[in-house]
Amino acid sequence: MSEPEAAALAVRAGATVFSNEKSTLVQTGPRPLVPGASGLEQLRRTTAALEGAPVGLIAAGAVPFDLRGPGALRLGTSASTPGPLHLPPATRRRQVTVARSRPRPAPSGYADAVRTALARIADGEVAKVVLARTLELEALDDWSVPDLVAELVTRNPGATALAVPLDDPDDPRARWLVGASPELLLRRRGPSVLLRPLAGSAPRSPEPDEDIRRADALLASDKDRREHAFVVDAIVEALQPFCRTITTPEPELVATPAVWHLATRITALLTDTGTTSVDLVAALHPTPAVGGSPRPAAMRVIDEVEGLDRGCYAGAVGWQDVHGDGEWVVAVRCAEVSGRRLRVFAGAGIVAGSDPDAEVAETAAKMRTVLDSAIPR
Ligand SMILES: C=C(O[C@@H]1C=C(C(=O)O)C=C[C@H]1O)C(=O)O
Repeated sequence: MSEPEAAALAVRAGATVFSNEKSTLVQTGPRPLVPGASGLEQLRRTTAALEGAPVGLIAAGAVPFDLRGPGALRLGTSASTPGPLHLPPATRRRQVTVARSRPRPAPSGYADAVRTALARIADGEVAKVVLARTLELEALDDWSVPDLVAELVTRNPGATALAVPLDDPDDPRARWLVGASPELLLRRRGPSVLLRPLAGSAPRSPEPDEDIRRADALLASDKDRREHAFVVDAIVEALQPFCRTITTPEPELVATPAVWHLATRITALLTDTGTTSVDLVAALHPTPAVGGSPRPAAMRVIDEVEGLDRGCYAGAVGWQDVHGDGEWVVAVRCAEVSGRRLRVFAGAGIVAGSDPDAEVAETAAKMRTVLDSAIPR
């Protein structure tokens, strides 16, 4: 059996998977949890849990948006193959039928929440806050996690497609986090660290001239550049204690099939190579790309205004190996799946000058990433 065939088989059998255009990483087997009652504790104990372990053992999974909540980082054997995951289309099941679809809150309720956030920004309590909403789909049959992730891989070549068990992966009722994240929180390889935060977004248009017009407008938008700068500034501040050089070029445009983003490709060199990928995740997460600025005020506003339990949505998902190297993406363009239920999440950054209706449209565009894979048109 070839390596890609083995990876496909592992995914069908319920592996944890991260797939991007360069490689596919699967984690298989019993996968016990990294010890720790919270996501933060799991991050703090990951490096020690891997110490002395055979090469090939990794910690992989998700930590929640709010690191005080329970994490889903698991220890297990990994295998990496070059190139994206390939599940032969012929092995994919027929499409599931959606019986019910329920937005929570309703789009008008979300627009109201954005207005509340704008009032709190105007009061000076917070400068940026990211508010999310959900769409809950109930299908007639169980969703297939492998089929979802295969479709996400095919449709989002520039992203990291992922499937991570939030409960015991051997439990057929387990909740899984699936998605295609375009946002690299960090990659650590030896002393080199690469980050590519996204913030400031515009929905794509199917009409090419309009699509380019929206991209140009995003790049020139003062509101979106401010929204983006909160993220880069917070990342640089969090990296400083760990790094001897940090390079931050000007923001550039990146596109997913659904959305334009402002992105900054930040590179840094660690001062001490004992700093592992999870040390950096614990220091950086949640960035203002998914939380806000200043962080404590933003967390309070989200808690009071959003009305959702984000769980691992807007968390950090990824893996670390026995050398302390690892790669973590921000859990956006994601959904929680269990049985017949699929809960799609999307959020948007609110700053002074944000328009509530535009934020409804932006979150709807972000939801398309998962929806187009769940319910191919
Ligand atoms: C919060 C999400 O995305 C984040 C918010 C963005 C923004 O507000 O412009 C852009 C990319 C992500 O960092 C999401 O997709 O749910």
